[in-house]
Amino acid sequence: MPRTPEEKTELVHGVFENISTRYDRLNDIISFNQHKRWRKKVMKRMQVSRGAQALDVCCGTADWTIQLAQAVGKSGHVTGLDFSANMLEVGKQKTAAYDNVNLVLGNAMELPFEDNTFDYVTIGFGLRNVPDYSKAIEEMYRVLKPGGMVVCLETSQPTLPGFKQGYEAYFKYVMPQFGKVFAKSMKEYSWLQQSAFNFPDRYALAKLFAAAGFEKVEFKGFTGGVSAMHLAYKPQ
Ligand SMILES: C[S@@+](CC[C@H](N)C(=O)[O-])C[C@H]1O[C@@H](n2cnc3c(N)ncnc32)[C@H](O)[C@@H]1O
Repeated sequence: MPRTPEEKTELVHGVFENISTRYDRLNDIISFNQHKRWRKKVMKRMQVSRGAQALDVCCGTADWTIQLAQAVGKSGHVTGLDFSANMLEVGKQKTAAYDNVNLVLGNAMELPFEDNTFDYVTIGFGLRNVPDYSKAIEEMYRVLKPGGMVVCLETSQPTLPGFKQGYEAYFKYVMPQFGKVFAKSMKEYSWLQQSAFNFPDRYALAKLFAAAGFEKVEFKGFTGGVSAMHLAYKPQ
């Protein structure tokens, strides 16, 4: 595990710079394609308004950015932000046909936007990668308009009896086998494992959102709690 915030930033940045062209495929394999189902459920719950302004923090290869762009329509706009130029490059190819998207290089810990700018701010599988979860949540709060919605989709701690052991065994025994198939990706697998194990459970994460000032914090676990959505509002 990285020992300082700087070490974590450097490690994470390197992982995503290296994995960018393989990220989408690995994501499908690692999650047994479940991530697509989770994303759809989250979008359904969000009921994004047409014409809205959205920000997708840690957008990576822009999967969630694209879903948001479709939801806000031509009269709306989505900004995707990520600190990996290589991940953004893949995202730029995928969003080339979207006039209502722009992707910017930037740090989730210090968002390059004015206060009260967006109607929606999302972060998908990004929060566990930043060196200070609370600081990133505070930044999302700052750039949201009053009444705006924040949504986080992230790995979580499984809650179903027996599932936790299975999940740990999956990481310990099954994932390394995938890693052998994709030999170049061992470092990335190992980071996924470490960051997922160390991430707060859904109750603890809900407290972090509330502590940043968000209200009506709700959460929902998916696939036995392997991942979870947190949704909350900035007070009017
Ligand atoms: C697991 S990927 C998720 C990508 C995308 N949101 C998705 O749902 O597939 C995590 C992304 O977070 C980005 N990231 C990690 N730390 C960051 C930071 N401090 N600032 C901006 N982006 C960051 C990485 O470069 C990577 O693209």
